[in-house]
Amino acid sequence: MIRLEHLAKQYGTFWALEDLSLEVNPGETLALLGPNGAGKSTSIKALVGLLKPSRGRALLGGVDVWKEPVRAKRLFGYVPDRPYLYGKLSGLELLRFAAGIYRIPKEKAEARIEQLLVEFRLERFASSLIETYSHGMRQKLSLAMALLHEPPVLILDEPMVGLDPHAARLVKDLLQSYSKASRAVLYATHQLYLAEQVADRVALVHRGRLLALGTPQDLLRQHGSTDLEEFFLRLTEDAQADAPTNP
Ligand SMILES: Nc1ncnc2c1ncn2[C@@H]1O[C@H](COP(=O)(O)OP(=O)(O)OP(=O)(O)O)[C@@H](O)[C@H]1O
Repeated sequence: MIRLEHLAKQYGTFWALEDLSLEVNPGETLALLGPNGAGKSTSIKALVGLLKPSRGRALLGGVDVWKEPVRAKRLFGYVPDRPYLYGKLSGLELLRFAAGIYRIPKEKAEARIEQLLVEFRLERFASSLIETYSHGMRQKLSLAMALLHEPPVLILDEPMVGLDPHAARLVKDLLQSYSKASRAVLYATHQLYLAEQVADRVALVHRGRLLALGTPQDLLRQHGSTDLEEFFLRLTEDAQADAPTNP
């Protein structure tokens, strides 16, 4: 459903992403785990068509994101780490606008918007301008927008940052359940507990390279680690010591 083929991105002379290949299958949630600056956001931006890769390809349901951008964009919902939402619209206006872009028929759109506003506890604020929303409310609105057209692929960058416990639980449940109906979920995080609790497989990225890929249990077994924290610290420290200098 999601396929990255030798994806690489160079900023000036610096390779933020060196060679990343992975797949997320229908029915699967994959956590892209890595320390700060590992290349997670760069990979995600290349996957959603925001950042042109220097090498490699990103495919969604077999559609090349950079060759057929409009077709590809119908297939996924994306929640960035810092959602930029136009502040002079209300939450309801923004969702209606997004529903129009996705060409969802009006009646269906209204029902879906209502359902999402309730689910994300935003009904009370639906008519307030987004510029009055807190960070968490913007994050939830951004999620609602990503889910409007019930896309087969959901892509999220650091989805838990800034959420209160209610919203965090909601997002955790969503990450777990969304992929169940043959859909694929990919999210980036540096939070170990999230990758451990809410991912079928984990891809550990560091310095723009894939260090390990597998179920949390497989990774611990393969690397003789007792827990994910120890695994994470050991692998990222080893890679630090081994890595050639990337100017
Ligand atoms: N526009 C840019 N120009 C130059 N370097 C950049 C740019 N964007 C990112 N980088 C560098 O690329 C590397 C990867 O950044 P990226 O944002 O992909 O990491 P990340 O894994 O998402 O990190 P974090 O968890 O801190 O968000 C970092 O070293 C970063 O400084």
